[in-house]
Amino acid sequence: MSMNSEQHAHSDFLRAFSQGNSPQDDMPTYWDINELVANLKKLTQQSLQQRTSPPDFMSDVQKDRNDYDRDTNFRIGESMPVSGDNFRQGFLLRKPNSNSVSTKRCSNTSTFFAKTFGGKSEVMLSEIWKEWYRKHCKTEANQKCDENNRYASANGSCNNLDHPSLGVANSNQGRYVPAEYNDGFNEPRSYGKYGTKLPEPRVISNMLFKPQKSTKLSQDLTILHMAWGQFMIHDVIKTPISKGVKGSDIQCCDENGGNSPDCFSLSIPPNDPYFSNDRRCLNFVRSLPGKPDEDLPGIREQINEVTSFLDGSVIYGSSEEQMKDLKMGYKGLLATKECPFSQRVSNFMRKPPIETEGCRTLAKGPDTPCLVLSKGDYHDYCQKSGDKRVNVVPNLCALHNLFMRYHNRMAERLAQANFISWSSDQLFEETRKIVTAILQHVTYNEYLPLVIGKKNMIKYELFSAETGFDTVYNKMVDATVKNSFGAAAFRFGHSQITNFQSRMNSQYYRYSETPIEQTFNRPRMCTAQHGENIPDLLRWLFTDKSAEADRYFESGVRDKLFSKQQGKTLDLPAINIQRGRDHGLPGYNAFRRWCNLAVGYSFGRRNTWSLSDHSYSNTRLLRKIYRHPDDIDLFVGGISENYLTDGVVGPTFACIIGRQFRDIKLGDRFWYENKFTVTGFTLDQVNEIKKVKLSQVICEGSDVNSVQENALKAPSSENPRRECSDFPNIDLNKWKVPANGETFTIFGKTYQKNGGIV
Ligand code: HEM
Ligand SMILES: [Ca+2]
Repeated sequence: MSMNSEQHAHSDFLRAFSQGNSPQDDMPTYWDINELVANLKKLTQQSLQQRTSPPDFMSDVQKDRNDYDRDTNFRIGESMPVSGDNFRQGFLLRKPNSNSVSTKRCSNTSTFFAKTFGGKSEVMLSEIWKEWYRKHCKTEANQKCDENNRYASANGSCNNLDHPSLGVANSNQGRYVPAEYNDGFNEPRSYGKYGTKLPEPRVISNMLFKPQKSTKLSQDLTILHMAWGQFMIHDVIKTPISKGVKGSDIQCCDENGGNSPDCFSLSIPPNDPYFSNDRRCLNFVRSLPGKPDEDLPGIREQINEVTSFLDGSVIYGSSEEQMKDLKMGYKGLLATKECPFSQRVSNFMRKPPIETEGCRTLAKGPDTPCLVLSKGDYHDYCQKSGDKRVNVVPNLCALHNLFMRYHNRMAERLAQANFISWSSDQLFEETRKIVTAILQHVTYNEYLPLVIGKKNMIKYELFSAETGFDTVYNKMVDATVKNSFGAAAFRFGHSQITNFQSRMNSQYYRYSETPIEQTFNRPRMCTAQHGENIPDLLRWLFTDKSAEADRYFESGVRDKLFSKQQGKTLDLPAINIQRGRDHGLPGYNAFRRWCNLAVGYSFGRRNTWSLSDHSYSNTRLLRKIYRHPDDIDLFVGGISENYLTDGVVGPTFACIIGRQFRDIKLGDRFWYENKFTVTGFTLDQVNEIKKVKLSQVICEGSDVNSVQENALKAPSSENPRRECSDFPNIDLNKWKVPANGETFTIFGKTYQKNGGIV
């Protein structure tokens, strides 16, 4: 294929970019879009010419399926059933260690794919093949894993010892339901069941997402519930979007814009309630296509830049280089902002024993992500952390700083608890391991039950055991984050965002309130005064209530979402709809079917064919928007459902979220409850971790003096605010090498009383 110079520059950039990102891979991770499309077209044509009857491996699939026994462990990643779930037709299930692998089929993959590629039923077939191929054929021979490494790798590789690249940063996102692109493989989903164009996202947003009156607040959830959702989800998903020449941002609404194959901008309808009539276009750039999947080369996939495991990558980064860059380099600490001695925060402001911190805020990062940098203002700077989105809003900045400081305090206390002097790296790694365990514990036991409710927590086996170990690891489960989860279901949290970012002083007086649109990409509100604002932000987060997670989105994000072009603000929930189409997410009903929930066939009032989880008034609105229930975008259908009595989402999002968090837990060899000798904690240690609550992390990692026990729920008589001194701190003596006693083994090494390694 001939390319013009701009296209060459583009693909050079992508190739150069990819080299740093996928060291074990000699193929570029990111492909030039034009090249990709041309390849895909060729493939489709070939496949259409060569279409033949289904291949004979189907009989194997059927046989394997018949072998499946619900009560045993014969399961494969995505096809893993949960009680009550239907099996999607076409999934391959097989016994682990089955030897029925035909290497001949493995070597013959590309022609095979060509044959299976095409119409919908054949895509389904490819899905079966994809599972089969991944389990039987992929060798991943180049990857050498040390199963005795106590610590997880930075990029997630070798978590799964049989398939070392599962869940790794910069690999493709997975899917629960096969993609539905316009042309079957690349163009965004744009047409409905009757062949008419799907409605414009901004039109849908105006009809369904625009609040009628003032913000409806949650009954009992604090803004911290929203903020935790955002912070935690940045640990598991980040989707890169396509870039222009030399990595520049593509502007699809500019005069000459829109020609790029990566543009998929949104139209603004006439007489829009917010955007003036001279604006007709909202910028939208398509997500970067992933390396064509070896398993399924015909179909456009998206990338996840971060590790799919809930492994602290939001704090520590998703590659070795990034993690190295975030280390202070001594005493196991994370880097903080350098500052001259005179500007250091005086010691009385901090609780002992932090002696080694420089300033109390995160280290300085590159200037580029931040919008306004008042040059020369010492307190206004762009931070760096494990996740590049740290500067997006102050509520996020507060949690990033909290966890950096929590890590540093713990590293110091861990050093003090031990008479064996650990190296800085060992201290860093063990602290990272404990902090990650706490991140998992808080998310699964405090945060998630409030999202999907108790019944779903039990159904998907998400609660931790109350005490002790619970070895849930299953190497057949693939933790990889799925497209429907990242591009739709978990974006429910955008509805919890309020219009203001605030601060409260130690008397819980709200002394500052800033419209959220003035805080986007402006870290100053958080970084000012060497981070003295951070406890004030935290107090606001665990005191004020979040917005209700309903179908309404505040103007701060629905009309005024940041944009690098000043004044050209965006609509976040409308972007969510467009992102789903960009990623080829099938419609709402396809996911209802997959979740074994009733499928809606009409927009009628309550009857067996109507939308069974929508109020009639929401159904009527959907009827005005869509021609058929099959056309409903997943984000729209999910966010407008009646929510569960003890959760903040409806049944469809609860199903996708429950299933995804199950994959993340069961598919993680380093899950904190696993009883594994070298990679796991001791019984005493696990029990210590299980005592930790988010409120305690806040007490330990900031200058806040009192907080209610459940910080995600507003203070009340059942959840009263208590002094931090009342909260037990994690007892790091459980990490102490005993001072007297015989030899003992810890972290896979045997020690003796005098501290030497035997
Ligand atoms: C002030 C708070 C927040 C802001 C300003 C914000 C903004 C954004 C933006 C601009 C995107 C990219 C949209 C796109 O181009 O597709 C995004 C993605 C996303 N957001 Fe938020 N968000 C916030 C809070 C939350 C919360 C509370 C949650 C969940 C509880 C959440 C979940 C997600 C998810 C899952 C994605 C997709 C990430 C990816 O694939 O890269 N966000 N958000
Ligand atoms: Ca991660």
